[in-house]
Amino acid sequence: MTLHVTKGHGTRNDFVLLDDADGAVDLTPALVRALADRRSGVGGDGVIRLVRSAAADDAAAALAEDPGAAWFMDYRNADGSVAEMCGNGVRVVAAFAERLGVWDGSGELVLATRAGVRRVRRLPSHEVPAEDGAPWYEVEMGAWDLPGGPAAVDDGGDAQVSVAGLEVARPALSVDVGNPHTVVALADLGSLAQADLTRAPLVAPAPPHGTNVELVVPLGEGPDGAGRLRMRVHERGVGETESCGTGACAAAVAVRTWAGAHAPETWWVEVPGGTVRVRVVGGRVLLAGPAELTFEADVAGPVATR
Ligand SMILES: N[C@H](CCC[C@H](N)C(=O)O)C(=O)O
Repeated sequence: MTLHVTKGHGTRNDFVLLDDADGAVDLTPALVRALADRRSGVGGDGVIRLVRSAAADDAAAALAEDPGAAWFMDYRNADGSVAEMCGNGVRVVAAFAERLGVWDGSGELVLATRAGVRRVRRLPSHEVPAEDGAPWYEVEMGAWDLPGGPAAVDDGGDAQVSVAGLEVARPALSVDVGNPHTVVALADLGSLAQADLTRAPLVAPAPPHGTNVELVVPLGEGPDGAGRLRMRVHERGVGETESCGTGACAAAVAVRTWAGAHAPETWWVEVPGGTVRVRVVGGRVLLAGPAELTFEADVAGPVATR
């Protein structure tokens, strides 16, 4: 089989992208793992297939929400598992859609995902905060929720997280932003650096569908009045990644919840792969950040052994 693959990343959360307009590629978990493998494959934190929604069974709910969601983002984690949503991935898909000519970069790209419809706009250059030249996109990431409810807010959390190499004193807060997250605050940047994320943190009670774990250190408010925080993440189905868009949203929601009613609406979230901007507007969250396409190639594989 020959596939035309494109590599792209958002703050170094990287993906193997497949242009599969008519839904012809049978993207099995085994093929995802083979493509995502950083030694024997192309390499990526995830694999994303861009399909016409009309050719994607899992797009039905989003299409019912907005018939204009003509394209479906089929996101898969590197281990082959399916996830509902990928915040960095949506931005990279927007850049991919521009390259493919399915979107001209103006107005909004309305994408169907397993978590519903996501709307993306390209930021005009004067709004792009970074100087590295990569285009920035803002995604309307939809509603956020605290599955632990008001009790979790009162108690500061609804879960306990244990991380190798670290004493975690505080409770963790479960946050849903279309996919599940567990956010825990650490005492300082030294602890953040010390955490061993080569193994999945243990979360109790165990979330029924797994979870993405964010370790965060709030850094106060900057001169622009926005909040700042730094985080590392262990992603469900992947492991530690250099960035997680939905994780940045969950982290901002959690830190804002802990900080109380007067906390900023806007948060700069520093991740190992760069910085993204999260805006928590009432019960909804928006994510802005860069997206870059780096390579593309036709790959034939798996190669038959002689
Ligand atoms: N591992 C996540 C999906 C990818 C999320 C992350 N790459 C992002 O940018 O949001 C999960 O299983 O829910």
